[in-house]
Amino acid sequence: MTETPAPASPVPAGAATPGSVTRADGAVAAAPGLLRIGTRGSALAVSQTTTVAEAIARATGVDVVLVIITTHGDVSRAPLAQLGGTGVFVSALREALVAGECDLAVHSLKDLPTGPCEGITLGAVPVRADPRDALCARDGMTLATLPAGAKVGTGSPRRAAQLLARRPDLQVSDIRGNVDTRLGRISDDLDAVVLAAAGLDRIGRGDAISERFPFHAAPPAPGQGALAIEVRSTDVELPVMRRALAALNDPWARAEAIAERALLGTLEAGCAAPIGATAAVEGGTLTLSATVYRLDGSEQLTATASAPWEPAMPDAAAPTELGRRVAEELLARGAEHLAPLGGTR
Ligand SMILES: NCc1[nH]cc(CCC(=O)O)c1CC(=O)O
Repeated sequence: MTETPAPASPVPAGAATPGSVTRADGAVAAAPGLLRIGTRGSALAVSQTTTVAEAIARATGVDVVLVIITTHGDVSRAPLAQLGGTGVFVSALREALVAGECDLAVHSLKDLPTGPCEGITLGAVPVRADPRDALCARDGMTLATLPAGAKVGTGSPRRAAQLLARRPDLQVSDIRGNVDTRLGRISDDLDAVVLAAAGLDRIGRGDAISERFPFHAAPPAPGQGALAIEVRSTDVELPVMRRALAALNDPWARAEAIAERALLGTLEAGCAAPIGATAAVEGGTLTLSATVYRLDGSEQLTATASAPWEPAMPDAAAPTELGRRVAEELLARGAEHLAPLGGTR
């Protein structure tokens, strides 16, 4: 009898018995057969981390526990642009990881500062959710049907500039708070808010979306819709960690996110900079397009470039070089004169 080879599977084979997924109230000691996954405590963060934890438990058979870490970004109600820019949601999770209070940390990739972090490795970028921005308006209105002078809430200078570029008559006001708080403002004192579609989809509030903005009209924040799974650099080669990260990582999402982040890094821009970017792989080509806005939306600058890239034979440096190339073109064309790029890092 001849052996039939197992069919090739795009998904690594799961463990015979999935591990359990639980949520801890306080600190959890390291233990064999247990992975502790650090997360912010918001509904959105817990929902996306639970999905990651379930995938790890399936792929490895080990038990996974969610450890909730409170970050400065969760506690403060100051406008996002004044919170010290990039990293407000991230540092507490990274500190917990380095201190050994958890073994993996799950971040929204767009919240990560662009520079490397001592002792920490980007272990995986999972399959990306919808990267687009979403308009959530009263009475199901779209950007085209909002009345003249309508009030739209967003805490993001990029979203404000993009709204004003398309509808200069709108009154854009700064809002903060978690997704439910922001949605609560609709009909209360605002006609609409703009949020990431990914966040709404992840917490089951996709019903609140009246329009998903097209990429060309409102390119999202670099990395939007993607998650970043960080681990201690000393742990990446552990067999259980290798299996977990291989099961989680999506090479396409990773290449796109890295290109978008390299752009931001070269521009030395923070997460509050008015920059939209969108990268996509199609037929062996990675294309990155980015737009920098004047804060009032009255002017914008777009650059686009492509590079060969395939998941089967990834040129590891290609996404980074592409991001750098597009950023350099924007700088050469005067991006710094259009907007404060690094002001809120
Ligand atoms: N800056 C806040 C933030 N960071 C990540 C998300 C959710 C979307 C995502 O995962 O990219 C949001 C909310 C928003 O932009 O509406």
